[in-house]
Amino acid sequence: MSLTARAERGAVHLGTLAVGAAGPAVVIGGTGADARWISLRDHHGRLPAAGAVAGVRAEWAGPILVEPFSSADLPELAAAGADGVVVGAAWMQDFQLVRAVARLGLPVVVQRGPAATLEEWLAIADYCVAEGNDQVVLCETGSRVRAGSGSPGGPGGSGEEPGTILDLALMRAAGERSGRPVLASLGDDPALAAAAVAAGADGLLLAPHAAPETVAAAREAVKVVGAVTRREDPGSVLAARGAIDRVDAALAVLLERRVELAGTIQRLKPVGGFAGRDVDRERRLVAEMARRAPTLGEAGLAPIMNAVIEAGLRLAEGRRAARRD
Ligand SMILES: C=C(O[C@@H]1C=C(C(=O)O)C=C[C@H]1O)C(=O)O
Repeated sequence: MSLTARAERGAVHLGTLAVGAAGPAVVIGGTGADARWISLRDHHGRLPAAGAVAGVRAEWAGPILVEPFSSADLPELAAAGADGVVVGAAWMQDFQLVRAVARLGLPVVVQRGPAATLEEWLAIADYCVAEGNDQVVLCETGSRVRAGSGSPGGPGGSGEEPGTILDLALMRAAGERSGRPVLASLGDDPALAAAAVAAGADGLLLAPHAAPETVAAAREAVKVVGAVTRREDPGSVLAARGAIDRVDAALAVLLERRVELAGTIQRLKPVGGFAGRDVDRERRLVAEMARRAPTLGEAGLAPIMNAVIEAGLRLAEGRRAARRD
């Protein structure tokens, strides 16, 4: 599916947080994320739903999702102010539970069971629609693999126990086939955050108590990779500024890298700095860039790249002077 077609997909609103369509990719997980979630399954049903939601609500005003332990938790969830329900991977084919969850009317995040096929996974979304609930997000949590071959920090993967391998191709296919937002579940390990966003994830689901560093690393990947791979279509000044901030974050990463590389060249060239300026090379790189930036074109790019190149040369000369002192 092309980027344009993706932009036509519908977003699902988890409280105030829009997931999918033409918005930014989101992070759901621990402190610092765009949304928090609680797994009552992790507590084996011993944690009352209402108290769990109230506990997070006391410190977090944003969206809260809850993974119920059983259908007994459901009546409390809506009343407690949950913004969405997670159908855990282990529960995916409990059709009664799925139906009951869908009937709550809250958005539903359907995790793929570890052995479920794409068809079986998408069928669960259809169950929700059949109950009158179209607010469905699909979440890839990984397939079970034999001992030792899973992702160590990934969901359920210890590296020794049977682990899980995140199937990003399946996640992407689920998004394309259904037109629904898709999430990738990364547990406590942000290593695949960039890959997941590049593969089309509309968001990342981290462990409910993911470390702040994990959340920060996932947010950074979402921002920088999303700026390059997602075409956003903001509808307000605030949203457009958010999108520009993400592009600027990616630009900053690349400018920093470029200035280092240009500095390396100054040390390697026989004549470095402004004295070794190569106008032909500069013209050629601007022409090459214009192929990817046709709106700016060579005329628009030339002064920008001149400023970038001169900033690099000034820095390189400053460093060379400092080395001589
Ligand atoms: C980096 C070089 O030195 C200078 C800086 C350039 C740049 O920043 O891209 C390009 C050409 C030169 O004027 C180079 O020769 O490639």
